[in-house]
This record gives sequence, C-alpha cells and structure tokens, in this order.
Amino acid sequence: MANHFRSTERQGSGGDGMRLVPPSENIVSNVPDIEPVENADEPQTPAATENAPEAVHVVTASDPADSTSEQERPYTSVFASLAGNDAPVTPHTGTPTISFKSVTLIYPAQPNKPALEDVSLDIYPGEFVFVVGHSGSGKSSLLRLITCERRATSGQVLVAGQDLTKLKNKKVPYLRRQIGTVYQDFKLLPDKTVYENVAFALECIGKPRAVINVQVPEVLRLVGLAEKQDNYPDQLSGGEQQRVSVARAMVNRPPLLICDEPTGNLDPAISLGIMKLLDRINREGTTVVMATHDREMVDSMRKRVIALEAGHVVRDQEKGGYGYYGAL
Ligand SMILES: Nc1ncnc2c1ncn2[C@@H]1O[C@H](COP(=O)(O)OP(=O)(O)OP(=O)(O)O)[C@@H](O)[C@H]1O
Repeated sequence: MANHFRSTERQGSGGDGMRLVPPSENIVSNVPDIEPVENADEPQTPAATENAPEAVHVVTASDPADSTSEQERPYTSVFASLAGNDAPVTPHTGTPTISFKSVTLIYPAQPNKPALEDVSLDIYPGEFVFVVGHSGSGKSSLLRLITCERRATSGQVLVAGQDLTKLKNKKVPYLRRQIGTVYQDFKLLPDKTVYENVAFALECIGKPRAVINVQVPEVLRLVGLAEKQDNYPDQLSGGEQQRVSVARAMVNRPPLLICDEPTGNLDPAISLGIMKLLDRINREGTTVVMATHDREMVDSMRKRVIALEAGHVVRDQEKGGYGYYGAL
C-alpha cells in the first residue's frame, strides 16, 4: 500500500535532528529519535509571536473564529511554548491521509438526528488537526469513522487511500495497526504492568519477543516512565497513565494518531507534558487528529482547527483558535 499517512518533510522550525523512518525500516528501533519527555512543571517560556490567523480556507461559523488573543489573556498559557505560529502550514498536496466526502452518520438509536451530516474534509500527511465543538456536536463520531469503529451511513471515508465504506471487516485490524489511539480514560489493562500494557500492543500484532524487548523500554524512556515499568496502572497518577497510553499508541510507530480528549482528565501542567509528546510525534511526521474541549490548548498551539456544530463542519481554519462556543 502506498504510504499516504506520513509527511515527507518535517513541520515546524526547531530543528532537533529527528528523522522520518518509513514503516518498512521500523522493524527493531521504531521509536522516534527524540528526547524523553521533560518535567511538566518546568518554567514556561512566554508566548512567542503574534497570533493572527493565516491561510483560512473555510470559515463559515457565524461566531468569530478566534477567541482571546495572547495580549488579552491575563496570564501566559502553559501551552505557549508549543505555539506553532512560525511553523509553515503543512502543504495540502498529494493524497490526503484522511478524506471525508459528503459523509453522513446516523446511529440507529437516533434515526432522525444524524451525528454527522454531509461532512467533507481532507487531512494531509503530517498535519496536526484539532477537532472542536460543543458536547454532542459529533467529534467522537468523526474519529470513530476514521478508526472504522463506525461505518458511514452515506458518503465516503478514505483513510490512507482505502475506502472504509467498502473495507471488509476482516481487513479492519490491518487498518488499525496503522492508527494509534489515545482516549480520555486511558483504557489501560488494570492487571498488567506499565511494561506489559505497552508490550501487549506489539504482541497483538505478532511482533517477535526480540523486537518487543527493544521497543518497549525505548518508548517508556521516551515518555519518561522507564522507572515505573513494573508499576500497575492504579499505582500511577492520571498524567502517568496517559503517558502509558501514549507510549502504547506510538510503540508500533503508527503514521496516524487519533486522540479523543487525551487531556480531558488532566490538569494544565500535566496536559502540557502530554501535548509536548504529541507535538514531537507530529513534528517527526505522524499525522495527529485530536478532539478536545481544551480552549487554552487550542488557542495557544495554533494548529489547524475543524469546528463542528450539530454534525456539520462550521469552520476549518489553519492556525486557528478554539472559537466561541459558550459553556460546553
Ligand atoms: N452510540 C450512539 N448511539 C446513538 N447516538 C449516539 C451514539 N453515540 C453518539 N450519539 C449521538 O451522536 C451525536 C454526536 O455524539 P458524539 O459523541 O460524536 O459528540 P461529541 O462532540 O464527541 O461529544 P462530547 O464532546 O460530549 O464527547 C450526539 O447527538 C450523541 O447523542
């Protein structure tokens, strides 16, 4: 299969020597060559640059697209150090990693209220995309279509060039090997240690023990949990549990990462540690799509933002902000 997942060039400006590794090379050492996670409570640098939105390609929301500017904020966001204002926009060329063509999703339990209706969008290799919107606007449903947990009622969902509306059930596990997932509730196995939780992801796809023995310690070091590899999930903080789930999602070095409110249960300082990890994974070439309610994070990081309202895309903006959605 052609590699429609991975970008061919790095995004961002801070050169840290990371290398893109085609999946075929990722047999033994497939963890990105990046520094381990730093302490989340390290001193934060002030907001770097102006945050005027650029390259808006669709804005149809009646509300203003961008919310509070850096100047208006009474304090510097903990996420300010991840602002990508100076980073070039990922080119929207070639085959999209994810393509929705007039997609509608109707759950049988709610036949008169589509969770998604006539959604069309393209996400390209190497992009980092936030999906925002009210509770019930369709964010998780959109992600479930990408991971093939749900099938579209009509329209076409293409992931890595494959039409998921036609994908046979027996082929779904192969698709999922290409997609790392991180959820708000971590979804760790309680009776397995940190090491075993991460190793299990590789065992499930038939990786040999020799490979597991190399990759698991490597990824645990990357997320800063090497010392806790023998702990069980209930012996970890929420932030540590989420780092295990990020380690598990990336240990097979998937070219696409789907995150559904990965920082939803975490305080801002701990969320920052998780976001630093995901930002680095993205800068190394992995496409990241993240549903979130975290206004501060979205406003600070200035990534592409897709906003949903009642199952419709109402805004799609490069370097966007969270927008005005009132209480969520
Ligand atoms: N399994 C389901 N069966 C029936 N309806 C569902 C199901 N899952 C979601 N829905 C409905 O689909 C719509 C979109 O839900 P979805 O979970 O995608 O929203 P969301 O934006 O992710 O919300 P939240 O921010 O609260 O997680 C809602 O009206 C919801 O009630």
